Amino acid sequence: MSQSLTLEELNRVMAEADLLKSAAEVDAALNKLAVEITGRLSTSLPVVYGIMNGGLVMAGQLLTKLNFPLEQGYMHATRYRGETTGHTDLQWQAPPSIPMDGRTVLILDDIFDEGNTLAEVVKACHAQGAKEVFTAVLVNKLHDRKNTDLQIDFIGMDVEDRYVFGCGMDYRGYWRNAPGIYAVKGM
Ligand SMILES: O=P(O)(O)OC[C@H]1O[C@H](OP(=O)(O)OP(=O)(O)O)[C@H](O)[C@@H]1O
Ligand code: HPA
Repeated sequence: MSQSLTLEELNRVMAEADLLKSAAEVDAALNKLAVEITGRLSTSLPVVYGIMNGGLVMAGQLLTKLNFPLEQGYMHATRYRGETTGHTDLQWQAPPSIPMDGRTVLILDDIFDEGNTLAEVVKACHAQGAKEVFTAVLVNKLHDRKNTDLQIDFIGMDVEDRYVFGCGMDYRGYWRNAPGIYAVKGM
């Protein structure tokens, strides 16, 4: 468990952070994702899962831009557990909330970083009988440390190789609520 942070420390993290993507840029990326996803899945009656916690903001904002019939669910898998580096194993806090047997599945998450989380989630969806599984992320972090061959179907935008927060992504549990995407000073 990470050491608790004070209000002053958390406000300093934000004050010193670099803004990588403004709220307007995030909205434009979500619009682009919505067009691409609509083009591919609008007649598939998909079940769309947000991965908690990080995928909550992205899923909430994206879903209202998808103008076709879909079911919406959630699952909670975590690898980082409030820290800034990931554990190797994925911890399941909540299994998929809607059965996916024979369904087209779309997984929504905030970030594709080293890739373990989405690779495991996609594997779990196939194991639960999904007919086909698509993935969409708000951001893809650019580096050569991906631990999977998984190709993400829909990517909102790329970010540089730094520890980022905002739009669902946390800095040690905080600042998921920030409307843009920020990089922590020195990380
Ligand atoms: O590509 P990866 O290196 O696996 O990292 C990406 C995952 O890490 C974060 O989740 P985290 O485990 O921090 O849980 P959270 O959603 O509760 O923040 C994020 O929301 C992604 O699901
Ligand atoms: O850079 C990140 N920020 C927040 N959460 C994350 N999970 C994986 N990478 C990140």
